[in-house]
Amino acid sequence: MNSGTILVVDDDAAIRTVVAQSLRRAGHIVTTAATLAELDVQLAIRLPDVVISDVVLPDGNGLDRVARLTAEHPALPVIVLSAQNTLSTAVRANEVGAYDYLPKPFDLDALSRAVQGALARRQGAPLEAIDKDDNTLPLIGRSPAMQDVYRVIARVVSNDLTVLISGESGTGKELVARAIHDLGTRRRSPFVAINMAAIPRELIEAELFGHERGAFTGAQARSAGRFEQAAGGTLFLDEIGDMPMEAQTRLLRVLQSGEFTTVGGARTIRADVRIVAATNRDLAQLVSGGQFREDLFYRLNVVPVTLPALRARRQDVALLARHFLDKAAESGLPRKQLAPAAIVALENYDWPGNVRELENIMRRMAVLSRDERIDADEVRAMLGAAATAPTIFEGDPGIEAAVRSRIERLAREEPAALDNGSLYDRIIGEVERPLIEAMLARHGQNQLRAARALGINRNTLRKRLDLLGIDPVAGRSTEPETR
Ligand SMILES: Nc1ncnc2c1ncn2[C@@H]1O[C@H](COP(=O)(O)OP(=O)(O)OP(=O)(O)O)[C@@H](O)[C@H]1O
Repeated sequence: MNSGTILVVDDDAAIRTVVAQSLRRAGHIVTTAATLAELDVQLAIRLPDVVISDVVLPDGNGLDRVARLTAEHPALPVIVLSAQNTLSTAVRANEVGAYDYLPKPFDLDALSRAVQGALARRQGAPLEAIDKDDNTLPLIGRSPAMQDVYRVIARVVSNDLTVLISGESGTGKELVARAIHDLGTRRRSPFVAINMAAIPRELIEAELFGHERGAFTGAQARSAGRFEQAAGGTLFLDEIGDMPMEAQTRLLRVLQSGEFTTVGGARTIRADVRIVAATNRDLAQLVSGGQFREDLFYRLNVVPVTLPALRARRQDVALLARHFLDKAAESGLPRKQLAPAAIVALENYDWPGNVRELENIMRRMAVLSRDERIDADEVRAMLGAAATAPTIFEGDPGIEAAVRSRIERLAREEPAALDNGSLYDRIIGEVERPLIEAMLARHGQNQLRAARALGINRNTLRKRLDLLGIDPVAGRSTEPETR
């Protein structure tokens, strides 16, 4: 007898339990959903072998969803259950491409036979369709730790509960926040992110709540804050542990009252946003150290989600690595495979930068590895280099490729430049210029903000602007570049 993964959708808990128990006894892996929203979450996590769905569900008509499901996944068999027992339901089930239709009450043997037939059809179906579907999942990973994360996501997509995501840098916190938004009821409205660590402290409140014209020096026009921009959607407060105390007090008041006023304004605006916050710091510890308001912590920590470090879910490394190689190939880089020993080497590494580091390394391997198949030695060499590489450009093939090709060009056109002892200053100078220009542009030519973002002090930035001949107002070089 075939066994497979079965997703049972019914709002009646008793039916879910009975059907799930009987299918599990027959050796199948069963997941359940009580609503269409939960069905969507389960499908995003993993496409099952068979779906069994009721017709009347609290948030919509199951047959309409089945129509879309069979259109999107023609190889996925769907068995429809219905208590309506009308001919038209049976006919409609057939029209929407259901594999079988069972009127309620049904007997479990009939269901079991239908599942067997469905699995036999599924297993005869071409596998490309299934693999392709898997690639569209927003979050990769099947480890028990990630299953816990998926369960929490499934619990929060049909409500507006505030979610606090914790985890080391690069573990996927923003991806989870986006998944909650994209799968939830607010998906048609904006997802707006704001990173507390990237904004100067004195500007955080104006960024969040907006400001009126003349509210402070430089406020030349009214500006909508992130709360207003995210209206109807989700506001993602990233690095919430870095929020200054005064802003915390204001945020708490907004969360309590559901309203806010702009900086320098008298108008009250309703805050229609779902809040998802994230932190890579231990908020409870910040609370005990007096750096984070306890009452705000409890307001945010309604549904906690903890993303495990990658080294705590090594069984996901292979899946993620292949996913990133596929992504690199889709973006035009050479398509690469991993030798089994290379996967072991990846699994044995500690990944201090978590999934982001793995993504960077795989992109780099796609560019640099000579053969179509990446072997363990190449991985070890790359990981050794990664451990000592400066983090800012780590794994960015754009910059790496640009520097290499610059050196090759100098070697061709100006070979003396490679030997005259000034190469370091010259290349660093060339990298520094676009870096500074880009950061000035990103921060509206505001030198203070650009300097903070770069992690240098403002005077140092001024000196570099002088030295590199960058016009501090326009942010562009005053002299034509010598390239
Ligand atoms: N489970 C996953 N599946 C696929 N991609 C992932 C997964 N987790 C993380 N990534 C990818 O890794 C990178 C880092 O993820 P993300 O920005 O969400 O991490 P983060 O925890 O918010 O990091 P930080 O704290 O530094 O802001 C992104 O490119 C993201 O798409």
